[in-house]
Amino acid sequence: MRLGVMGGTFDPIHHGHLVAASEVQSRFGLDEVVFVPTGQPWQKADEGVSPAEHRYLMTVIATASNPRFTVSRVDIDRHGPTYTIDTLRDLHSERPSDELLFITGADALAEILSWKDADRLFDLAHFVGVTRPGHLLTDKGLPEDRVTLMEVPAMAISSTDCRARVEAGHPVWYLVPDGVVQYISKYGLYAMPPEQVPTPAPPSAEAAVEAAGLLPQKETSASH
Ligand SMILES: Nc1ncnc2c1ncn2[C@@H]1O[C@H](COP(=O)(O)OP(=O)(O)OP(=O)(O)O)[C@@H](O)[C@H]1O
Ligand SMILES: O=C(O)c1ccc[n+]([C@@H]2O[C@H](COP(=O)([O-])O)[C@@H](O)[C@H]2O)c1
Repeated sequence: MRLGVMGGTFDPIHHGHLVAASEVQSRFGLDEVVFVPTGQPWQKADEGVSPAEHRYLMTVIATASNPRFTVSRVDIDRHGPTYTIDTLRDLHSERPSDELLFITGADALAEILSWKDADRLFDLAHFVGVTRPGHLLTDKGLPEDRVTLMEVPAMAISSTDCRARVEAGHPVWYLVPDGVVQYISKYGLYAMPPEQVPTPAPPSAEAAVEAAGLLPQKETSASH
């Protein structure tokens, strides 16, 4: 199986993430794209990040209707800072015969040499860097045969902007999936500092999807 891996903090997940994953899935004929919310994103430690369970459940809700999209807890269930080298090793242990393609936006790809064990990352996965408005897409300094650059429809959306909009009382409809808008409102995310956001005993992923009225659609040639 060819497995796409879409890592992100997803605070919140938005349509830029979903379009990037969908485009790479289609172009590379991926059997599945697994979304992997970070546990503790060490490069965002100073910014304050929402509790992992909320980010995980928003990711489940956002991906539920696509039969090729799944969500993994490997990063949020591992203690300590999240490193992609561990993500890829864990996924490889779970699915040793799968070929892994790690999907990154242009901004993340530009930083990749600062990631832990950067030189070994390329042994574990092929990297697909996708265009993102406001960022230069380049593979300078990266191993040519392990990186592919790809243009995707421009979605000028960031989680930072979504959080700022909610805090200011502006809408995020159509920037994030409808179920995510409702989830943000239900739990009061981004209306208060992340450390004050209660982490409720989370419903299971299945219960969250059911509550949001989202069930996976049957795949047809016209869908996804
Ligand atoms: N609009 C977008 N278009 C293409 N790729 C994107 C877009 N937004 C995010 N990505 C990519 O998705 C991955 C996860 O991103 P992340 O969860 O940090 O979202 P973000 O919008 O960059 O968040 P923040 O604004 O909080 O930094 C990264 O590889 C990032 O480059
Ligand atoms: O491995 C690292 O050192 C590393 C440093 C920064 C980011 N990453 C990964 O890059 C992906 C996007 O991260 P972020 O912080 O932009 O949401 C996510 O899967 C992170 O775990 C990984």
